[in-house]
Amino acid sequence: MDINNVYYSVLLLTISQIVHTSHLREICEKRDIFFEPFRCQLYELDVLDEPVTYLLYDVNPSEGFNLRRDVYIRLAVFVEYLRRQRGYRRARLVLPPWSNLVHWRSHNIDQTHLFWHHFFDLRSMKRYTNVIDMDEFFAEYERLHGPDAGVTLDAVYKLQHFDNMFEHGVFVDKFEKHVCPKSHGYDGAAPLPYFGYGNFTTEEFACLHFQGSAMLLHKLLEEYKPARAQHARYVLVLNAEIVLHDLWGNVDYWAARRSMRFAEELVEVAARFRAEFLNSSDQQDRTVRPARWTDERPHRTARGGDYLGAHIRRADFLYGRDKTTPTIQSAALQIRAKLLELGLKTVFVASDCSRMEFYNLKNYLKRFRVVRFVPEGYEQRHALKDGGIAIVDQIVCSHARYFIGTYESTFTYRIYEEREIIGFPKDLTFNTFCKSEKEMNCEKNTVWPIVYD
Ligand SMILES: C[C@@H]1O[C@H](OP(=O)(O)OP(=O)(O)OC[C@H]2O[C@@H](n3cnc4c(=O)[nH]c(N)nc43)[C@H](O)[C@@H]2O)[C@@H](O)[C@H](O)[C@@H]1O
Repeated sequence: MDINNVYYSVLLLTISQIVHTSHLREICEKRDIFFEPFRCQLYELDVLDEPVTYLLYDVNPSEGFNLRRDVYIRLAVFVEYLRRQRGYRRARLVLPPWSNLVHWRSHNIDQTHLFWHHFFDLRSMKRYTNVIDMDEFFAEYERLHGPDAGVTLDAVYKLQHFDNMFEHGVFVDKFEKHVCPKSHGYDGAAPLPYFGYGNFTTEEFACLHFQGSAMLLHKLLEEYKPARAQHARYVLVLNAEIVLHDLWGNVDYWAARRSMRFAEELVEVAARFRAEFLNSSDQQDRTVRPARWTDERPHRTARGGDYLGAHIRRADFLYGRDKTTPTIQSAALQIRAKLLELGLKTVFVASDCSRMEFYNLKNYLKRFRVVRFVPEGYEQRHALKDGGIAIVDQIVCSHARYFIGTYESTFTYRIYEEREIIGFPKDLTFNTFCKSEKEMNCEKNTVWPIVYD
């Protein structure tokens, strides 16, 4: 055998071992070891050889903002896992814009195609994994394919539950293609009706029965991998709410969740409101957070402002969940009892209630201050949008001394989580309104405490 061939084989073998050390990515990102330059350069070259996988997704249109945030976490944790797998180390998650959600009722303002950076601190989210807003995606697509090119996806997978999720009494992770029902089909003639842009088309549109966690998407991507090598692969998963968490409430969940900090402008609006109407500030309330979520450490020393925070979910909950949703009078009596017990005089109310319901609530709580966030005028409402107003409500509830929320509302769950991150004692957070003030032992929301590495 030619000595050069032996030399090259040994070199390649050595390189591949160096490059595939399991924690090399972390090492190279931190750049904190002395042999880093050589190994990391090889690693980067090896990664650059892989295609960029753009994972786009969307959620059933009827789902609300906070359920969508939960779906995001499932996919962010998945993409972070995927980026450690060979062939996917350049995977990126593309965030679906927010457009006219069913719960957004301000029809006199434009609420279409709102990017995530309108509501969230994207820089903070990117410290968890590689996520990009849709405008960034368009810019990248244009860079790769030239201007004016419509977006051609490689595949769209529309997910649907299996009819029988428990075959022989067991739930196993699986997926299978099936013929798309007429209402779901896509004949390829017109642009795809997703995201409302009119410039998306696809090479393939498949309907899939799917059950299992986000990790099953890795198998799906592998099984339907294109035969020919590509520089970039574009995959859209529809009805991504069907994909389950791998492990809900574990360290990965909380890391992704902590990275989802709100946009600075919204935090400022909430801070001004707290200062002006609730005499509340982070220093005083012991709710100061490190500038980066990655520097957060476990503690339960937050005190919160001198007010009680209440999330009272109304609207569709009055119909769909009438057995667990209290009347306004009963909610008021439960708030009153707690205010007296805690010696507080003020309640901040976050709610999707009508003006009349709020008026009634105030009347039932005459001896107390009942405060609610209302934008200063049309301009501020226009800038914040309904989603921003809801976030200000959540931030203010997250800084209250004590919080009570609505049974089985993801809006409430996200406030619980925010308070866990801020560091409140659990008993000041995980509280739920009962259907009636006379019920002491009604069913409560589950307690999912924060966990750190
Ligand atoms: C019954 C189910 O309920 C699920 O809702 P649930 O988990 O409470 O929570 P979300 O998924 O956030 O949907 C409820 C939406 O209603 C508005 N909303 C609710 N409470 C408040 C509040 O206190 N303040 C403000 N400003 N807005 C509020 C807001 O737009 C919010 O995103 C939905 O996701 C499902 O689609 C379905 O409707």
